[in-house]
Amino acid sequence: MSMTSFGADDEDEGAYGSSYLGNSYSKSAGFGYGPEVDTETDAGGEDAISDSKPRILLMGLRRSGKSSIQKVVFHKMSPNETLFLESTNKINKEIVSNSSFVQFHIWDFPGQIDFFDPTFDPDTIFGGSGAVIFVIDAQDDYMEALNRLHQTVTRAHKVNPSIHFEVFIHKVDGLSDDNKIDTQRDIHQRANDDLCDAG
Ligand SMILES: Nc1nc2c(ncn2[C@@H]2O[C@H](COP(=O)(O)OP(=O)(O)OP(=O)(O)O)[C@@H](O)[C@H]2O)c(=O)[nH]1
Repeated sequence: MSMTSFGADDEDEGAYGSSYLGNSYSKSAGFGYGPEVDTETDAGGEDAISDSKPRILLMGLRRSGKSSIQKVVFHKMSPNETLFLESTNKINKEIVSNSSFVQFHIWDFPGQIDFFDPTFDPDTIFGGSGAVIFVIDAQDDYMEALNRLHQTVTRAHKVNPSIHFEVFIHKVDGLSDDNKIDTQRDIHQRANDDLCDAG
């Protein structure tokens, strides 16, 4: 399993100012812009899209900004418009197809997803996925998010030891420059400590 991090990228400031601190997609997952096919479905089971393209899972607490990231990056939505996004209540599955070389599935999860719900099928969801992108709202008290990150990593790694994890520290537009660095360090430290303690 891998968890990587790097500093803020201030190039695309958008309406939130610089809103990300943190971690990018795993290089091996591929990443690009282009036409998308909406395939919104309600579960990760039989209706899973089955082909050989890599799959990325977008996870994190409610309102952390998962759908906003997806809409701004892949649908060219203006960051202002994300204010009006409704909460996601079922897995939203899309194909991102930039070229014949850069194609992948991205599944946006509802924030309130319950790993212990019998309808949640970890084997299907984590088993066939290349990476989990976990989004943390830096303007919120992130202890709950860190707990959820820990659960997600533990659960996913058990099913699929080769899955990659990337953590996006999001909504840093509300933090001062010093606070951004401190927050990133603190989240990184706590997440690593939790995972080391768990073995
Ligand atoms: N300040 C700030 N707000 C943001 C940013 N990104 C998203 N938001 C706001 O955060 C709120 C929640 O965004 P969503 O994208 O719906 O969050 P989500 O994680 O998909 O939420 P669920 O579907 O409930 O799990 C919206 O009001 C967004 O406008 C950001 O970078 N900065």
